[in-house]
Amino acid sequence: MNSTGVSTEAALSTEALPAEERREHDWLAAMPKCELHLHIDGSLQPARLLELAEKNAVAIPHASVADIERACEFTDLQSFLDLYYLGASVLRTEADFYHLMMDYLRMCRQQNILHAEIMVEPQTYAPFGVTLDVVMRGFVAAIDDARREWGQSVLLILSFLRHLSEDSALDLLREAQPWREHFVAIGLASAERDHPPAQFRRLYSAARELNLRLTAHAGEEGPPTFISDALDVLGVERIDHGVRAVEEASLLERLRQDQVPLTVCPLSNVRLCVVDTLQQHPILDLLEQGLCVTVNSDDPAYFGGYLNENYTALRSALGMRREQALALSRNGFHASFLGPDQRADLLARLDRYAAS
Ligand SMILES: Nc1ncnc2[nH]cnc12
Ligand SMILES: [Zn+2]
Repeated sequence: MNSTGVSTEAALSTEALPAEERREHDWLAAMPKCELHLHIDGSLQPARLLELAEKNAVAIPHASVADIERACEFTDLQSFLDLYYLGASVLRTEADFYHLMMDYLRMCRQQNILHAEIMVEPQTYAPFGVTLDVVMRGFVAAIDDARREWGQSVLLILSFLRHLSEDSALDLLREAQPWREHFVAIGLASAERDHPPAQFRRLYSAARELNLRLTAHAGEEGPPTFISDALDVLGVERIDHGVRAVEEASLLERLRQDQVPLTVCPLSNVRLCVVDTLQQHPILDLLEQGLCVTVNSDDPAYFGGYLNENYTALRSALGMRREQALALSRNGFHASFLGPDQRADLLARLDRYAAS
């Protein structure tokens, strides 16, 4: 059992549920979905992590899957990031990056995630001598295979680490130019406390010049002013997390008026103690107030579930109704960085599902 109150096994299986709940969970699982907030390193499953640590001779202080699962008792964002960066340190070769991406894309297929916008964080691997070319060759090969084999739709977000300097971010943005066509947007992640959006003003302005779309984590652990600064100083189009907006009525009203998408991650918020329990999560209240909220998994290997488990947990904890689930999924497609034709195509698939 984890701190969400949902064991990973139970979250992944509906067998123990009463028949009606099982039917609703199956309906949610089959619903066409979109994931906009997923750190690829956060999809590294413990078994794969251990296998890669051994293959690449990386010493880690965990000997078994159970050991890693025990380490997933987080008290805040930083306590999670310590394990997350340790996990990512075992990735070293092009094949490692291929398999990491392919494992997640297979999960997309299984969970009816028709479109995924995936954060890639090359600064994480650089201290181990892993080059951007190694990382990108592996990721792009997996995406090409998934697109060819089952038509998976994927866009990549070049995500920068805010605990590192803006100069280091600008260096990476320059280094990434040969891979420009593979990125739709930039993002900003890692430790939010003590790293306000304004520290990355030049980065966002350079990315805008390159016609990249803009998003950033804000209002996960940081205060509501980080959300308004991300909008006003960085010029982002959507906010990753943003749940601390509930503390500031005028900000909520602005987000509603301007229909700024929030990529909310319910299970993550419980695991990282952003909210105390899922029952207290504000996502459905925000939806009912007319905000453009979406459901996402953030780091599924560490937080007890992928996208379907986030949707079904909202059903179990908050009694989410079918029309609310459809509205959340629709918001996801609307808030995506897809072009209009592809977005319309995927929304039509969701509409057909709703009518079936
Ligand atoms: N929830 C999160 N917040 C900030 N940075 C992250 N990197 C991976 N997961 C994150
Ligand atoms: Zn995140």
